[in-house]
Amino acid sequence: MLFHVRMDVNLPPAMPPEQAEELKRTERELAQRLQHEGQWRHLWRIAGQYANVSIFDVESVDALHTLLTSLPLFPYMQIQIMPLCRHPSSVRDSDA
Ligand SMILES: O=C(O)CC1=CCC(=O)O1
Repeated sequence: MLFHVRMDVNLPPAMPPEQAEELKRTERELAQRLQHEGQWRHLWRIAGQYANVSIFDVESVDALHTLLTSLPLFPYMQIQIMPLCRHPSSVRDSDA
């Protein structure tokens, strides 16, 4: 199942910089592992914002929930999810 996910990150201004850097480092490691594994298909920065749009390819809504809640930055993100299905006019298959 494909999902379009928008994540807006809001770290508390009072968070110590070392804690913020550690969260970002562990988030990056996990995000890159999930991209290599194929579950995190796209990861794009929204220009000018501390936010991203991503495409996830996971087994189920429960799997997406488990993945998103495992992200180190999860407690500091607003997340919007759009489930995707094939458009009848699309010339691509869902693996493209
Ligand atoms: O910087 C972000 O948008 C949050 C994030 C998601 C994956 C990652 O490495 O950082």
